[in-house]
Amino acid sequence: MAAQKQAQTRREISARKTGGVRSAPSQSLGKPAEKKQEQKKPTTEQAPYIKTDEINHYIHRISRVLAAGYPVHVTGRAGAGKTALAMEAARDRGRPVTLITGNHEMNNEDLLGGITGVTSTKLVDNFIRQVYKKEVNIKEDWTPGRLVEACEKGHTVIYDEFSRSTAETNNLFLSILEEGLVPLYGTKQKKRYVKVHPEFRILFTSNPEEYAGVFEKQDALMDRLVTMEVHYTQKTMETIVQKRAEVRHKDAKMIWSLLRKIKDATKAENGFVSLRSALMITSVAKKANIALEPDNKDFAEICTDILSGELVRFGGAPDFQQAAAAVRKGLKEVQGE
Ligand SMILES: Nc1ncnc2c1ncn2[C@@H]1O[C@H](COP(=O)(O)OP(=O)(O)OP(=O)(O)O)[C@@H](O)[C@H]1O
Repeated sequence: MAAQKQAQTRREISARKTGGVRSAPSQSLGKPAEKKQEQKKPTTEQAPYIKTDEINHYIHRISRVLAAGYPVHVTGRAGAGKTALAMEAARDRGRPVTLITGNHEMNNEDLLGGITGVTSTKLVDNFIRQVYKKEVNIKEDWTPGRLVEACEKGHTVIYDEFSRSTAETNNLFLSILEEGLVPLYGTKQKKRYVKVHPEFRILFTSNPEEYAGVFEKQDALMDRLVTMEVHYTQKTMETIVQKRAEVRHKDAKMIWSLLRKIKDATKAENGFVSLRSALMITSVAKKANIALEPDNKDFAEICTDILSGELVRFGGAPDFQQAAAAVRKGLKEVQGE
């Protein structure tokens, strides 16, 4: 009877506690503020990716190097279209694509995985009411990082803005590229490394003109990459804006002319003339049903809103007031064209 009661009162409590011992590895591997967000979506899921002969040729050159097993480093100024191009070349391989965004806080745990919590199993024996025995078994829960999965399963990885990560973090890629192994150091795993799948490929992107947050790129890593610069011709830039925003060619031309005129007049850095700004202006105007006319008051306001901050950022104006004046001047100049 006593034994029966003992059996009845014996309880096993399993409790899964998350977020316990160490922080969960980032899902997006993005900047800290973005850590909980979904990974950056490929461009074609948000909007069509426009291909011209020039873009197809870039993709062809990148694919040729990747096919031979070498990593490609796509470089170019801000908003040149590096990430979108790398995404498209990666997708062309027909393998799953994993995007990693570099930042100075990213560490090996983000890439390799970490302890995301503990599972504890508690055995409570309260046969005698006041005296009870408790056994607790704690097992750490391991979540592998996305780089490990990508290497194991042969994904195409895009390591965007890799130069923003520390040299220490980027050292990991040396072993992947050189030895074909992902070292699991510091991860408390029994396995010491994971073998890289033969279909694994990696594309790096970076912006050489970046002013802040860029760490010295390591020569050892750079030695192993085939670096290609993205610098589209004016024709390609106009076609991207025209087709993606579905505007007239004349309108796309006017936007580029406006950006260039403002840049030349203010001596802003090259990054000011970017695809991103051109696409923003056309998309906002289109969405608001505003004619893309430089003498249209609302269109002028959109240009001022979008370009003033950029002009300050790229050193073309000391403050927003002077930047707005430079944008208005640029709009006047393109009116007659
Ligand atoms: N061929 C294309 N078709 C359609 N949109 C494009 C194309 N190329 C680039 N874009 C768009 O232009 C914008 C800038 O491109 P992207 O983000 O690739 O530039 P980037 O060089 O990586 O910029 P950054 O250095 O600032 O990260 C994005 O909105 C992207 O979707």
